Amino acid sequence: MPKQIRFTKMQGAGNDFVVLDETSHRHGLTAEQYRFIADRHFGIGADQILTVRAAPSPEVDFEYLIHNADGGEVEQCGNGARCFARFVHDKGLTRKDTIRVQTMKGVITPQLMPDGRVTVDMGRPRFEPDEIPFNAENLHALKGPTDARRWQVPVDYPAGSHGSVLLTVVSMGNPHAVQLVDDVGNAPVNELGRLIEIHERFPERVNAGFMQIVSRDEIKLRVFERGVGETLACGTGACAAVVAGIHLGLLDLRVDVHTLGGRLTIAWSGDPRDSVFMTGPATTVFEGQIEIPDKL
Ligand SMILES: N[C@@H](CCC[C@H](N)C(=O)O)C(=O)O
Repeated sequence: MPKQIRFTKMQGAGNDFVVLDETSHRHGLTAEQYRFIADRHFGIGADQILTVRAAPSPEVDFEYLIHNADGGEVEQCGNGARCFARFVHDKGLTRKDTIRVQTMKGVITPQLMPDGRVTVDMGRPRFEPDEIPFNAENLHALKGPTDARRWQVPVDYPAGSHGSVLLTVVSMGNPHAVQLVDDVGNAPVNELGRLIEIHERFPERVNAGFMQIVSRDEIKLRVFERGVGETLACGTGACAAVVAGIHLGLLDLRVDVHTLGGRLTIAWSGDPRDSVFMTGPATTVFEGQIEIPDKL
């Protein structure tokens, strides 16, 4: 039987979400059904689908699941975390302003701020290659990483030309590969992002960030997201880019990130044992009900 599902459409800096409440009842959706919901022509349309569940343990307040537009479940979503916090608060599911949330890769802590923005303790960044799994057999394809955190990755362009890009790899729970560009407005985000996302060096695929340094406390960023394509903003991508920039000595410890959909502020001490903090907007757009076919 087709399912009737109530949903809330939200966005954070233009990264848009369908939020589903499974605190009292599970919808049991398949990957195809998530893909249908995210479809901008046949479904509701979203970059990600966020599912809110009751706390799996007394240490946290909720559980948070994330599915990309391609239907795949992923570990983390920063802009989604802010929308998640706004959702559980506005729906009266909690009265707390600081909320502990279990995700696939650890606990994050969003906090609703008096100005309406949300600050999220995103946990610590990780640089170790084993955080971003790669297949040792692929190593022959490398010119050799300059260190464990920077990988020179060869790329074969569809037009037949060859090149390589220098990527700083950072995990925020989910994998990111960040490169520096001079002019992000003219960067080949779609062409190159698509190749990096599925590059053999990243068997789990990767989010590809393109960062233009404007000053020590300001960057412009575009991200080709794994499982989606280019989005108007990527919260974990912003965290990863700033961590990469601080690690490379190019950025101060608090940075405004200008995305296509708005501004995020990222703060990190520079110590890999410390959390990254992300602040940005979280907005409800509309609510509704959708019929989800059984067979797609
Ligand atoms: N939009 C997100 C990231 C969502 C997941 C990502 N596409 C992945 O596959 O890891 C964000 O705001 O962080």
